[in-house]
Amino acid sequence: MTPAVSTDRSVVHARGLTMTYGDVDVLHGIDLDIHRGEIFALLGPNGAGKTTTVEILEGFRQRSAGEVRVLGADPQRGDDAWRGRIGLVLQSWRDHGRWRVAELLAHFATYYPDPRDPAELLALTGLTDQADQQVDRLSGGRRRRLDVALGIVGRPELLFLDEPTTGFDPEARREFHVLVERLARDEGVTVLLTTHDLAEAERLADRIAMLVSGRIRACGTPSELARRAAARAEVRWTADDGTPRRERTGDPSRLVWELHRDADGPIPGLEVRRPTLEDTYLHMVHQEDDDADGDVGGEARTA
Ligand SMILES: Nc1ncnc2c1ncn2[C@@H]1O[C@H](COP(=O)(O)OP(=O)(O)OP(=O)(O)O)[C@@H](O)[C@H]1O
Repeated sequence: MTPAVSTDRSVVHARGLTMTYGDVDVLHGIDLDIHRGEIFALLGPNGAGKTTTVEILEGFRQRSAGEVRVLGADPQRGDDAWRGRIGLVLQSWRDHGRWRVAELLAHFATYYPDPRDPAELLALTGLTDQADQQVDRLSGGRRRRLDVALGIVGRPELLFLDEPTTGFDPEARREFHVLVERLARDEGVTVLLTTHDLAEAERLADRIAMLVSGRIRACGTPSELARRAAARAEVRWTADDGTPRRERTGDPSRLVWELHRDADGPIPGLEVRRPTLEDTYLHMVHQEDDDADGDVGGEARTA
């Protein structure tokens, strides 16, 4: 198959993506558009269908129905040239524990027509000092960075990161985020990240799709999602008799204006808490299985 070169800005395009395991529906017709150079997070709780989605996009799983194009080709028919344009962060070092870090990178580089220079990769992933270290002696965080180095050695246009920072300490996580941002901002790599870590999605992603029970319940930039949330602002204040009060409202300025109007002077303890991304997420995760309720741009189509 000749790889179709995708000239449009859509790197991932899915319509009505459906997956059924036996008689269990796991993905219920997902629509997705991921654009060139963006960091896109698929966020959802355990069992939401994130890995299933990603494995279908990577060409490792056959979908039950729907239309999917990744870099212009159907992943089920992706050939070696197409695979070479995709970076997968696999835990391949497990089979190469005795290799030295630089040696392993140099070895994987031989699989690609235009690989990155292993020394440059070591610097990019912060592993220069570990170049001569045996792979199975690396810490968990450094191993994961090596996974990323192996994932990008072939200069992929699209990088899949499936829950990449599970088990990282805060510093390793921050360094990893800087690395992913650098790949996207400086090198134009498109990144599809799956995570159930809200802070990670908020910190890294240009856009987030919230996948819950096999449906995309909301999609947008982190601030759009927080703003357009069905979750409402919370106004807190202390009443005249000294009791703390709180009220949820879609129109907090009106409530504050009313409180001022009714008060003799300043309102003690006044606080307005805007809905956060976490409010939206928890709302999506906990709401009843009702498509219409609180669906915020439920198809991940547009920026
Ligand atoms: N091979 C399979 N056969 C049957 N059911 C499967 C298979 N793989 C996954 N599932 C089911 O599909 C659903 C979605 O799983 P998936 O691994 O895609 O979710 P996830 O969002 O990646 O979850 P997690 O965050 O826990 O990794 C789950 O209910 C899971 O049990």
